[in-house]
Amino acid sequence: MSGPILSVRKLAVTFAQGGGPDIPAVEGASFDVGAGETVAIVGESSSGKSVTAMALLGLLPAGAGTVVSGQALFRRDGENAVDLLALPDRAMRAIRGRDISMVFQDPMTSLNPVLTIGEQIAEVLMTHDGLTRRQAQAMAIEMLARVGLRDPGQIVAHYPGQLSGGMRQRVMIAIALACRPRLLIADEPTTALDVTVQAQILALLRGLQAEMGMAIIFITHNIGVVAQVADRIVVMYSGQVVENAPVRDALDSPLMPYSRVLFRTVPTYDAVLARRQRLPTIPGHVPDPRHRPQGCTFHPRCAHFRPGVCDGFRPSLESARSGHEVRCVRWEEIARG
Ligand SMILES: Nc1ncnc2c1ncn2[C@@H]1O[C@H](COP(=O)(O)OP(=O)(O)OP(=O)(O)O)[C@@H](O)[C@H]1O
Repeated sequence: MSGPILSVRKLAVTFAQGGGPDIPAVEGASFDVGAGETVAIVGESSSGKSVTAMALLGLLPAGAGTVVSGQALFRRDGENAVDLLALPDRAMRAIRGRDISMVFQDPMTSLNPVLTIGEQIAEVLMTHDGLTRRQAQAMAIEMLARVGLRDPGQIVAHYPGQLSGGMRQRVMIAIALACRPRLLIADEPTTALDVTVQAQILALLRGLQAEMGMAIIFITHNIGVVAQVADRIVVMYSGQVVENAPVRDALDSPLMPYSRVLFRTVPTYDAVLARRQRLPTIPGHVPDPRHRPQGCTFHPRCAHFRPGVCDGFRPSLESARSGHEVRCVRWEEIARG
């Protein structure tokens, strides 16, 4: 694999709240995504996963969410890297949907209910690939066939409300992949679907990824899904990346106490793959971002907490071994048992 196609460095995002100080939703997140690689971002609710994705896509709610610092260098084929976080809106819109596209949990909110499926796929192709309406309509039918929908010639004339949840998610994937993006950002894309359809959609995504060679950032709470799709896991906690490792290494020997608890019910990579497990509920709460604790933000919930060590200063993300980063001052001691 060549160098990363996306390098996120020290991404920080805040949200304005009426009158009070800004809410630091993401604090200095850094990670890379290699060409053709699938990186899963996991962590409890409010850890900053979706906000990270939204920031990369330039889709933070206008007037509320702000990227306050950081870089996200995105390398398109044969071109110099562009910093996604510094792009003017127009340039971002040209990249979004063409070079980087996205699939979200609820296709109903992303699909336009008053346009046919065919019109919505064609729209993307006409805007980004400059196809004529006739070419785009033909391509729309081809894309619907590729995402495994039967009778694509009929489905182009349907409206989103006429399709099942699984079919709508396939349509979203067809739209997302119509322009053969280099990077797909998928935020809980199968959560709303039943288990059988989930498995079909994941298999579909993996098949299309192998064929098209795109990279995927996959946000999910389901560790079984992670084991199935990911090459690498980025664990987020309280707005920060706390562990980043190849999937097998992360699941078999997590180093950060948070990941150890999170993957506690996960005996091995192979077992997770077999059981399709969701993340366990862990005692305590992710801290309110306006009142994060001093030192390591996980220390109030950590079984390995040492007063004076863990609550003094914020640990940085350090390299524990090749390709494996962890944010914990005590990881070596803890690993020794
Ligand atoms: N529109 C918003 N206004 C204010 N704060 C927000 C907004 N969106 C997100 N946040 C804050 O940003 C932080 C990170 O939220 P984010 O949605 O990224 O979490 P997440 O890890 O994706 O959670 P989940 O798994 O529940 O989707 C949270 O503290 C949340 O309250």
